[in-house]
Amino acid sequence: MTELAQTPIVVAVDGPAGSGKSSVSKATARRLGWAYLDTGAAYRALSWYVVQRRLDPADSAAVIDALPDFDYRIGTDPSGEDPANTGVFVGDHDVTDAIREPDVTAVVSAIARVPEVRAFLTQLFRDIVRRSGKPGVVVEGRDITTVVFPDAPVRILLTADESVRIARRSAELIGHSAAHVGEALLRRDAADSRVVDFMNAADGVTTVDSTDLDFDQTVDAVIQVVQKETHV
Ligand SMILES: Nc1ncnc2c1ncn2[C@@H]1O[C@H](COP(=O)(O)OP(=O)(O)O)[C@@H](O)[C@H]1O
Ligand SMILES: Nc1ccn([C@@H]2O[C@H](COP(=O)(O)OP(=O)(O)O)[C@@H](O)[C@H]2O)c(=O)n1
Repeated sequence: MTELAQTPIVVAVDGPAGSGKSSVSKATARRLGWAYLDTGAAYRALSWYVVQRRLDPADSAAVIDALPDFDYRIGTDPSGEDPANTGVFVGDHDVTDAIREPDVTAVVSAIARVPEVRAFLTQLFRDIVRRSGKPGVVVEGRDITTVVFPDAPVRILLTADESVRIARRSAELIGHSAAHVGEALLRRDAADSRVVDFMNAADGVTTVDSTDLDFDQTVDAVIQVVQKETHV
């Protein structure tokens, strides 16, 4: 990764689980030739690490003690064409798939509510963006428009109705009942909402509601906001 003299343009995207943040942000970055940063992956990877070390995810002090040894790396190439810049790693472990497993998903909110964890990862995200080597970065998560990059030139809240979000996530998790997936998604959103408000657009944030849009239409809607705000 090279460091550009200029800070990249940041497109900040927040929203609830299953609204399309990861997939839509990645496709947007690919179309623009920019980098893409999935911040939820870091919260998930830290959760994986805590479980792996047999720590109690509810023990904030133990989680904070683990932070200095958390050796995290994530690729920011949305095209997948640069193998050296794709995937999610903790040390030598490729955790790209493991962090999506329901056992990791179940503990991530407990880890994400620890303020020291949030401060540590926020700093990490700003460093990754600064070193992306691209003119712009699409960054998605829960607190990107409000905490991580509140001054970003483009700030979007990507939403979709609850039933649509559950149906999308259920379609991804083969072998898990829709009722169970729905219940877990709503429980996680409720827990996460106590830490960050990602259900209501903050001042200056544009809402893109994908309930009645297909995937390509949603990417088009996001690109339109980017073009309007940055003239790229
Ligand atoms: N507008 C859309 N229409 C249909 N499916 C979508 C749309 N946006 C996203 N998806 C699909 O919904 C699923 C969840 O999207 P994802 O990007 O993982 O959401 P999030 O990162 O917000 O949890 C993915 O399988 C994705 O391809
Ligand atoms: N910027 C962020 C991103 C994720 N998270 C946490 O990380 C978890 C996983 O994020 P994610 O983006 O992978 O979740 P999905 O919405 O894709 O299911 C969330 O449930 C939050 O607890 C956060 O607190 N702040």
